[in-house]
Amino acid sequence: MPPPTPPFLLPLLPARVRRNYRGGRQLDLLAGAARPADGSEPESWLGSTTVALNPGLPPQPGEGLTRVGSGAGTPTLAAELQAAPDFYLGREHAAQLGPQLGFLAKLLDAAIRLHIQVHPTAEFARARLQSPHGKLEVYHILAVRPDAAGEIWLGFQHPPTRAEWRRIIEEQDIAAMAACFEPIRVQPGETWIVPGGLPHAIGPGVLMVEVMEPSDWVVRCEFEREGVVVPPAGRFMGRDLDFCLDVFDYLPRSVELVRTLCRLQPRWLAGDASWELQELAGAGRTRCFSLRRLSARGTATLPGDGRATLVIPTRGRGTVSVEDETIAVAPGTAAFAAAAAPGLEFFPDHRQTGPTEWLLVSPAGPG
Ligand SMILES: O=P(O)(O)OC[C@H]1O[C@@H](O)[C@@H](O)[C@@H](O)[C@@H]1O
Repeated sequence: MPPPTPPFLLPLLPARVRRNYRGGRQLDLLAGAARPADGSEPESWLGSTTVALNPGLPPQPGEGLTRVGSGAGTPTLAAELQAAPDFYLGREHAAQLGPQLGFLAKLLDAAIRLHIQVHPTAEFARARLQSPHGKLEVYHILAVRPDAAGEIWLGFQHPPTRAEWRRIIEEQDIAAMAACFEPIRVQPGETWIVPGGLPHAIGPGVLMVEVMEPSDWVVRCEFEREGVVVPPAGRFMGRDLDFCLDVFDYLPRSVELVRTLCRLQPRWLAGDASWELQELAGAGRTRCFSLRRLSARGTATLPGDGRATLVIPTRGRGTVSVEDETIAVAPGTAAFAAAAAPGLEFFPDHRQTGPTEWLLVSPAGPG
């Protein structure tokens, strides 16, 4: 007998993850929690074969690994990919990257401004951290809490010298640290890219889908925010401050320049009278993944392109189908479609009145 074919579609059980900032009330709401509240798990890792690094916090083995919800238990997505890598990820991807997604996608719900941080570029990670991935990240803004301005800090508008930045970090001169930035307004529906090297901080009240290179490399230069202390082991990637000062890009970038460089403009890919597919972030900006947005007023059908797809519903309820497999998805959850899927069909729930919206994340493929 031939071996059974694995399912094309996997329903995902997102993993709540501890971080060094408070939030998560919106994630509780999406999950239907009885008492939604901000706390120490402000992120939900929707598509992750990456283990969360939380140095200094009590270890939780496998933290951050997305699980697959099915009748027969909840294996990790990583284990499912490992069992059929060519089927789920495509032969070339699996040969080059192994049974890894090649990206990490999460929901992030900040109740407070995050501490200022920076991620290495892929080049820096390869040369100095013996790691194939930096941590470029893309923010797709979903909502801003009513009492919040909806801001991020991104890049130095008033850059310090390297020596001054060292002093600011050593002395935790937060006023001087904050004075290096000007707030940048963000709106729901916008997509922003945060390249490695640019210091940044997400403002309070911002709910977003974040897609990034699959690593957790971060230099945390602000050690305490609203009573939440970044443990010493979580500050400098296991290196020293001198090493970490090399990660920062000290060029001055005005708010206008950051808007031009980092606010991504959607690009039309396909559509008809009732649906539209746009590219939000693609090969031109990251070698790891592509992020697309499907907006539909009814049913939409996309042909398979040989790449795996993480489906993240962001507006309305609906179902995703591949041939005779169908799974229901709603904001807060996600689904994974195999690279071998011949095509994906999206249906709105029959109670759905407005349009549905879905983010589609795929690995960029080997290269
Ligand atoms: O609370 P920590 O772990 O420092 O990170 C908080 C978060 O910061 C954001 O800017 C992103 O980089 C997230 O992916 C990260 O999880």
